[in-house]
Amino acid sequence: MTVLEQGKITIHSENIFPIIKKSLYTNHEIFLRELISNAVDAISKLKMASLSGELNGDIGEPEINIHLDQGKKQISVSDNGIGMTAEEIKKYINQVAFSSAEDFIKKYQNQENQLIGHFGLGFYSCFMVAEKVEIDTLSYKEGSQAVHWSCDGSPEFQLEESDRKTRGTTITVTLLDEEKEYAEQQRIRQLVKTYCDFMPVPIKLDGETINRQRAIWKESPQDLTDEDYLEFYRYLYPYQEEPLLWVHLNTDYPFLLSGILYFPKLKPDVDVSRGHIKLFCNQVFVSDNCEEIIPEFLLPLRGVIDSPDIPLNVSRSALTANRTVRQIANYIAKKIGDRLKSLYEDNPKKYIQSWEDLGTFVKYGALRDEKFKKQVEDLIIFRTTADLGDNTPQVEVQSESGDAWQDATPTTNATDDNGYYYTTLKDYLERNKEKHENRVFYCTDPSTQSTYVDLYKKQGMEVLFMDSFIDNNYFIPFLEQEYSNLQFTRVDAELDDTLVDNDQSGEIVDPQTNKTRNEVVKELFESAIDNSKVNVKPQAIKGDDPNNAPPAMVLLPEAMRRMQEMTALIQQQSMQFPEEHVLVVNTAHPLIQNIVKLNQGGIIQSSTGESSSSELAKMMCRHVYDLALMAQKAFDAEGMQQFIERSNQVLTRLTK
Ligand SMILES: Nc1ncnc2c1ncn2[C@@H]1O[C@H](COP(=O)(O)OP(=O)(O)OP(=O)(O)O)[C@@H](O)[C@H]1O
Repeated sequence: MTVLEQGKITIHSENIFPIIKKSLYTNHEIFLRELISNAVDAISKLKMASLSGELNGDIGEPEINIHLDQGKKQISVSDNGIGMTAEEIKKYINQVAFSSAEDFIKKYQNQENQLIGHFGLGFYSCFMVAEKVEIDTLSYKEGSQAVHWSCDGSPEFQLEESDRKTRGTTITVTLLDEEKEYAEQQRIRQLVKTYCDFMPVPIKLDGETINRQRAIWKESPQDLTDEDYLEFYRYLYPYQEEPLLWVHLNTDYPFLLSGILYFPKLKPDVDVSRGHIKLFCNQVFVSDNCEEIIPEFLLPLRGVIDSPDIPLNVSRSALTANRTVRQIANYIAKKIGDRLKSLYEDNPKKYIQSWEDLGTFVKYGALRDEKFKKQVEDLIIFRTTADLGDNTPQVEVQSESGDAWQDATPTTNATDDNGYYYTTLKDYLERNKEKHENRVFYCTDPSTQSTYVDLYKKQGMEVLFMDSFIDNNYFIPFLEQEYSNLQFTRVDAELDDTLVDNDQSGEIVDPQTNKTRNEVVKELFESAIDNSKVNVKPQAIKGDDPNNAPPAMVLLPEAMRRMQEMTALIQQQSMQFPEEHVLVVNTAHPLIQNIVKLNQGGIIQSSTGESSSSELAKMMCRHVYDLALMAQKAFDAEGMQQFIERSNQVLTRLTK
């Protein structure tokens, strides 16, 4: 065979190969991605040459073939692309590839672990695993001579004529002993699946096509059905619940980016601090860890983003600071906001049904990102006690263009699957401005606060359910900060004036001492409970039927409770029920009035000197208090025991 050239690769460092091997130590497998990318490029170039008329005749079906030979420790990648002439090998392999290799290594020698993609390592990356590399190639150019290049890892190379007859290139890598795994079927199949699954050319391993090829994010949304999107999601995330909705991204200015992002159902056990979005560069998989590119609050999303404009050979910290990356992050956040808006406008029912999963994400985004907050603030909804069946509030939503405002009034006020209505904060405030301007009554736990919610409801007052973790600990304080005169009061914090009948407070009920009902009740309960930390507050709760309101309620003043919650949160403990609390005794309730009478009507003296009816009255006071605590679920073991014992005593006495 004719030796065309023998020589030294023009690089400045004599020992570049050991450096390649050592410095790129962590991620050897990417050599295959690089070889296959080059093969795909060679095939695209051939197609372009054919389209431009530079090449006559049929170019055939493009394909890439991988062949493994474990005995010879070899892997070869063949394409039927453009091929190379001897001149091109000299230029692109001997000069260009290796000088860029040297540059790359000089620059990144010490930060290889931080690089997001090791991208553009190119051809020479196969020296990470190779004992010897051979190129056998025939150019598409008419009259070309096939050539064979080989290099054993030293800077020496050999270029000779080859008897190859078919157009295209075969790269054969003879593997180092410690890299033998790359001659194994399973390993290669897995690598092709990971990196090359969506490359647009069939990749065959021993004749069998092993990559999917279709990358639906590159297709036009008009050509795709819901089923296409769902099928793609199932393919990416098998055995997962169906996603709630998705966004198809596609832009070519000021950067090229395409992709599909899905909103998954957020299970409480999903680790939202870890990203699940896969990053691609021209359909080549780069990483499934793109925390530096996706805004943090979007990390729970799943899917694919593909952009050749994301710099992949910079350190992760440089990536975060990169201008294009920041623009991309903003673009993605904006598109997500737009998608939420359009769902809210077009399908409020689905929006509400998805809210349980979307809500935390949207609120977190609003907390984290000022621009996103502006986009979604009118889309944040809360379950309400109000029946919104008949009125349709106006909802204003920023339009696509981002500046004008348009009406986005849902045609009906949709409910969730349980028939509950939802409202925006703005609408809530508007509906209730006459009754309690700038005040929001909320409930954080529908089961333990049901007595209170019921009371509000019966009085025609609207309560919002803000019962997710983020609501209570972050979102309410955030909203109060955002709207400085807005005040949130939990239903069990105090009784709003509208719920209390102050006229009854002064009524004299004990002619002997001239004491008012409130004074008598306060004294009686204080002495019965005998705990200075419990602040007894007699109040007549309004209502058509006094039996509708409870005889007593435990209140936890808002500021005090929040402080304790905050402390518990910081100490990562669950909040203890506060020893200091208010006991509202409902003086309008017949039970309380009866207890007062029972206390005053004592005739028989007991052994303790107290009349037995007043003793019973006090027991009942404690009982009423316990029932109020119970409604707050604030019973410890000892409290429960006392309660049961006393219940039995009271019942025994009453049946005497
Ligand atoms: N299979 C192939 N068929 C034809 N030409 C090839 C093939 N592989 C490599 N080449 C040529 O060798 C050149 C150098 O390849 P290398 O992979 O080092 O860099 P690159 O592909 O240009 O860029 P990148 O750094 O992004 O990989 C290519 O630009 C191409 O001209």
